[in-house]
Formats: sequence, C-alpha cells, structure tokens
Amino acid sequence: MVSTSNSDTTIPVIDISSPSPEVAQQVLNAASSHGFLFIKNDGVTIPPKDIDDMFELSRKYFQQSDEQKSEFAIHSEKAGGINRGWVKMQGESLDPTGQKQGDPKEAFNIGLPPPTSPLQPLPTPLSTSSSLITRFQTSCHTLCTTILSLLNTALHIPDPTYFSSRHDQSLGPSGTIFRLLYYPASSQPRPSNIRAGAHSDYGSLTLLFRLPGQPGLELLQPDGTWTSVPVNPSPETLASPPILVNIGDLLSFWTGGMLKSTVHRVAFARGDDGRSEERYSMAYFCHPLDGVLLGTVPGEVIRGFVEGGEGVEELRRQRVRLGLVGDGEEGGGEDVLTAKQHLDRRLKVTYGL
Ligand SMILES: O=C(O)CCC(=O)C(=O)O
Ligand SMILES: [Fe+2]
Repeated sequence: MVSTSNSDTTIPVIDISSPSPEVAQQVLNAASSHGFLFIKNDGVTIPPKDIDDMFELSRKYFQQSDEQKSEFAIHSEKAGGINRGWVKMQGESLDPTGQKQGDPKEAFNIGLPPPTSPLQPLPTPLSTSSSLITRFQTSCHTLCTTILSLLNTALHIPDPTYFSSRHDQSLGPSGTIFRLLYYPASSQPRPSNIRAGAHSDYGSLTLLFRLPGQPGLELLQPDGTWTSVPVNPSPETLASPPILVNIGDLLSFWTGGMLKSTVHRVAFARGDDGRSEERYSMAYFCHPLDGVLLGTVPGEVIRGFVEGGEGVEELRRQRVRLGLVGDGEEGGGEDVLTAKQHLDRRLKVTYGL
C-alpha cells in the first residue's frame, strides 16, 4: 500500500488485485476514517484506454451548443425520465443552503445499462458509442462489487454476499447513475470560487475519474479546513491515476455511521492571470437495488460500533439531512427506509422534485 500525504489528509492507495482479509481491512480502515480511498488501477478491471475514450466522448458531447444539448434535458421524457439527461450550466446546486447560484458546471446523467433496462435514449455523439458507455458502466459496477465484497469481509457480515446481492443489477432497478461532468473555463473570479458546492454523495459508493492537470477536488477535514485531493498521488510509481472511491450517505446510514460519507467540493484552480481552465470529470454513483431495506447491516463489527455509541452524532446529522428528524430534535424516524426512499429524499433537496 502506498500512501500520499497532503497536509493533514492521507488517502491510501490500495492494491486490491489479490484480495485478502488484510486488504479488506485496509479498505475498511480508509472507509471508516477518511470515507475516501484510492484503488490502484490494475489496467484490466477498468482499462485506462476506456477511461481515455470516455473522456474524449464526453468532451465531444459537451462541445455542442446548448440548443442541441437541451433536447435531452434532465428529467425530460425524451432523456428517459427522472434523473436522466443533461443538466445545464448552473442548473443544480449541490449546496443549496450555502450557495446563492447554481454550480457553474454541466452534467449528463446516464442510467443503468442493459440487461436491467434498455439503455436510455442518447443524443449524439453518445448514441454512436453506446457499447463503450455500457462496457464502462459494467466495469465500474464490477469494481464497486469487489470493493463492497471486501467491506463485507472486513465487517464480518455473516452472509458473504450481503452487499453484492443487494447491488446485483440483474435483479432489478436501482438509483445507480453514471455522470459525465463538464466545468467550463472561466476568466472571471466568481464570488464563491466554487465549481461544485460542498456536498456528500447519495449512494453506496462513488467512483470518481479525473484528468491529470485538472485539480480542484477538496475534502472537508474535521477541523473545518479543506484539503485538495491529487489526481495521481504517486506519478512516479503509478502509470495511470488510481481510481478515487468514496463512501456515500446511504452506505454510511446503513452501517450505523461506521463508514464515513465525507463532505467534498470542487474549487476553481486559478492560474496567475486569474483564469481557470475547463475541467472534465466522470462519476459512477453506485446504489443498491431500489427495494433494499436500510436496517443496520448485520455482523459483530457494526454491532460493536453502534453499541459503543460512536456513530450517534454522524447518524443524527444524516437523519437531519434526510428530513427524518429536525435539527436539534432527538430521535424519531425509526422506520426502516428503502434505498429508493433514501435517494428520493436526497434528490428532492437538490432538484426540488
Ligand atoms: O468533479 C469532481 O471532481 C467531483 C464531482 C462530485 O463530487 C460529484 O459530482 O458528486
Ligand atoms: Fe460528490
């Protein structure tokens, strides 16, 4: 395991190519302390060429005019319904309470690939590369399943398929979304200096792909400061950037607060002339099947954590965010939510759906 030290943050780079209980423990340690970890790219699970090709495709897509892109606007029937399609510049705010204006970015959301459902209708040039997109989504899901299985092992959950079966896309629909992101260049300093507002992700795991030379991602530290996350923490030893993984709110909630869903944002990285170059990223937001019940995950490790009272504050914060209990209120909201109910509550805050 290589580690990168960046002021206070040390996000480990974990090699999971030979899974073992020790590797599983490394994944759990990172997930329960930082909520973020790097997975060394083995070159096979998600081939670097596919990552490059997807970025190239994304660039071609976003270069089109707003008029063309608006044909497949987010939530429209043409784009395949709720949470699918194009989000225009400033079309959403990831931090609605902290920001007056929407994020200065665009996005395109792609839902589950076949065989679970037919691939949603796609605009050009995405439509002519649907096999690349589908292959990429499938590779991302395979990696998520491997990471979830390692967590399953380290958490000593009696059923070894507890997480993997609940994320098995062949069994039904889920909130899983593959998202292309585009942050246009900017020549003027914006008052907030923020490209994507402070937020935590909604689902189980997020895989994040970024390009060398396009920094900006920052994590909120417990002391309230922000630290940046390098695209490749070890360029001397890692030929391609490792894949950044973070824990989402749902998995944190589901594990009684043991796994951390860390608040992050994207800030402008400005040159001396005050200009910020355009930036592209891609995120695979992995969710459990819609009907999965989020009663606390079984097993002695989480039981010990919950009984020790350690996750209480984390869980209270999450319940407030889900609207299950008001800020300052105690308890309440003991009903077990399904994964779909959990996601719907979060989308409501972002999009007012
Ligand atoms: O673009 C990035 O680097 C991060 C984006 C992000 O955090 C998100 O879309 O949830
Ligand atoms: Fe995020």
